[in-house]
Amino acid sequence: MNHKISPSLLSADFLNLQKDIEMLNASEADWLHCDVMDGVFVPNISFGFPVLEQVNKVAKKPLDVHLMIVQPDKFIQQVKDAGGYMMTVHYEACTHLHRTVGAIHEAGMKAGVSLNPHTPVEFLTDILDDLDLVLIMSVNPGFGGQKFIPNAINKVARLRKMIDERGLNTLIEVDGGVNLHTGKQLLDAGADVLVAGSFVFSSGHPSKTITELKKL
Ligand SMILES: O=C(CO)[C@@H](O)[C@H](O)COP(=O)(O)O
Ligand SMILES: [Fe+2]
Repeated sequence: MNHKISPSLLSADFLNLQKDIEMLNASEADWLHCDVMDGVFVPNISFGFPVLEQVNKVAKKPLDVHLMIVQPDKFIQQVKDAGGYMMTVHYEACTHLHRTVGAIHEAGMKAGVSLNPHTPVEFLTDILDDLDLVLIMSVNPGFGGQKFIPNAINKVARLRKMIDERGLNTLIEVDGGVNLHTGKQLLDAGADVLVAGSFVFSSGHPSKTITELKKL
């Protein structure tokens, strides 16, 4: 299997962020998943661009930036300046999604679109060809450590079919409640990238856990 693992910094030790990033640098992690929350789109606030800029000084892996904010189009240049590789916005937060995706590409980043658990993958029919990544939320966004919503597996399978039928290279990423069990089910359904926060950082041996996810 050739899937990617994107550990979520949301579950890292914020008092020792540099230590955790260095651990991730030395691990088999492919990307670093960075959850930006605004307390409006989601009922929680995490961290913003000043923190991302510091993360970027230490990180040796591409920053996979998941924006859980309203009006993400206002912050495209800030994400780029903070070292963003993949900029993922929520479908539910964008009125002019086509314009936003175009602006992300113009800024020199890969563009991803994330779907809340209630949003059907079929809503991406007319934008899919323009996307580098679709992020399927397998929990309601806002918090780490929540229970996996099994319908995400069905959504991955439906999206895999859409992508393959069109011969696209769009990656399918899944975020929320990922562990070895759910991760395996998601990969079998056609996922390309697994995000894992609490499963990695609460495991007692994060680097080894990343290797286990990578071996699935
Ligand atoms: O975007 C989010 C939460 O909204 C995530 O990226 C979480 O950080 C995933 O955490 P776990 O469910 O893996 O603990
Ligand atoms: Fe996330």
